[in-house]
Amino acid sequence: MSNSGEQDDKSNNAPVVDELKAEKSAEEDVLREGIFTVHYPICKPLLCEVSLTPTELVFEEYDESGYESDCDALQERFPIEDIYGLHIVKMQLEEPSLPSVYLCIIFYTSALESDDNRKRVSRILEISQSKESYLGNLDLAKEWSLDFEHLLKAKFPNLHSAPTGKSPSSSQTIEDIFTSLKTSGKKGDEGKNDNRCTTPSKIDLEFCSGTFALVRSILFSRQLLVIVNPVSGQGKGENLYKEQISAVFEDCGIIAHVITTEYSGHASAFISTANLKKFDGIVAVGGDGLVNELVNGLRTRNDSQETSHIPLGVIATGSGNGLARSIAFFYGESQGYKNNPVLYSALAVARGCVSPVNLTEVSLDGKNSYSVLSTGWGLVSDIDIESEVLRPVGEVRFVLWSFVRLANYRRYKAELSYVPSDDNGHINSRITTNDEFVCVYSACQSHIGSDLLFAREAKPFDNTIHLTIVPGSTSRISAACFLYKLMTGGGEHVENEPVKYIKVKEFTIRSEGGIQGALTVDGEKVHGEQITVKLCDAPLYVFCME
Ligand SMILES: Nc1ncnc2c1ncn2[C@@H]1O[C@H](COP(=O)(O)OP(=O)(O)OP(=O)(O)O)[C@@H](O)[C@H]1O
Repeated sequence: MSNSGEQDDKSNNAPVVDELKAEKSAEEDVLREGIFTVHYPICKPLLCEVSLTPTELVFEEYDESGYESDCDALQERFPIEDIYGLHIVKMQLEEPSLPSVYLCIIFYTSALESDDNRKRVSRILEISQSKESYLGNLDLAKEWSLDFEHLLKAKFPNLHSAPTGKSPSSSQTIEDIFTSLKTSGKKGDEGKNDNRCTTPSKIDLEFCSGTFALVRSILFSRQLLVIVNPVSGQGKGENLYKEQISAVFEDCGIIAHVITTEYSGHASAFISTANLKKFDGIVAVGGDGLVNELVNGLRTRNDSQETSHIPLGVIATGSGNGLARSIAFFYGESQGYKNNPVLYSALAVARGCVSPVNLTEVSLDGKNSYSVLSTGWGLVSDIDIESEVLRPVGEVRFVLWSFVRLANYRRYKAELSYVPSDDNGHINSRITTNDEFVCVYSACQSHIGSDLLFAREAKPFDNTIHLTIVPGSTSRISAACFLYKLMTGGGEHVENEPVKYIKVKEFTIRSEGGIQGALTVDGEKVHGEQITVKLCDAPLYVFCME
């Protein structure tokens, strides 16, 4: 703040660096640079040279003598793709003589860490190059913001590819936002009558004990409908939302409308009639069961043609989280997900890229529904359902119950028929067998749980049902090997004789008098004599990292 005078002559529009620095800039392909006072959450503000390259934002402590900083000087480099929030903030008690504009940049990054864990880092650039004109400073903030926007858009081409043709992110561009800030009148009136102007948030509380107030969140700000399942996982869904996820959303400029479910089926009932017009996306804070409810609710609506295109976010607070894990696996972010599934999936929602994902249509004794992940019968489903009694221990319940189930080994009789497809998606003729089975399990995704790699070849939208058959001839030892490899391996469980792995377009299990053993759709138990699972033409659209 006190540096506004000095900075005037050093703005990015003016020749702020000496020849030496200009050379260095050219070498590093600097797109934009300037000298700013940078405010930090806890330490004192620092005068920094801030430069933007196509890949990084670099903060370098600036020596006012004009020479390059010594080697002890602070230097921080943040990858552009680690920017998740961009906000205009202002002084709460602004002195008229200081028409500064503050640009708050929020990163979720591992750039300052020695490990791969992403941490929240915020930096506030004080833009006071124009000594008298708030609007002049706003213009400069806009120039920087537009550069961030262009770089991020170039980096993430899926960002605006929602199939409705409507952007999944804000319908306003940064240009619109700055125009509205300028036309909103004199300094201090910014954002009035504007429903995207969020209330002062954590951002200002965190900086300098409430010295700053949020004016506008820009850059991919969205309105999301968030459905929280409080009993998901170990019953921590609601707390995780309040303590971690909401803070990430606030950082990223997301306006969340939160509904907490009160009973099983609530999410489905609510979403089947809710007014969804103003939302850019719907977020499930829970497991695959909650996603299943939301998809089924959305697809029973009268306007389902439109609503089935609304992107869905999946924040992994369930005990399985197969869908969230599969999406992360496909986009090569397995480690990021494993380090912190909740943070990773919240950031994927905030990033706002959209990926199509296969769904299946399930017909159970003639009653139709949709499955987002898996349909199973026998051993694996038995373990999933029966281990519910161990839910408080988390995902390890699957391992523990495997011992119980193997000690009491079961085979079930039914007719299984399926329509195989080859690697090019060509359909072969239907095969039908009437036999005993230990397990039949199918998924459209790679993972059926956070640590359960089921079909390593599976891609989110490969138009394939990946079917694994464990025939009745499988010995208890072989079944133990199958389970061990499923729970620990890289997908080798299907290489265990006589287990079969087949790509299919549809399959049916039928047993007169009722299918014995646990039959599950997305991990939830169902009952019936005949179940048919086939690929659904209209995919689901899910928020992802890129
Ligand atoms: N408030 C609630 N009370 C009781 N059950 C609920 C409530 N909200 C949702 N449910 C049900 O809880 C079940 C499990 O939910 P969810 O999938 O979110 O968590 P999970 O089972 O821990 O995760 P996963 O399915 O990934 O293993 C779903 O069938 C859902 O219908």
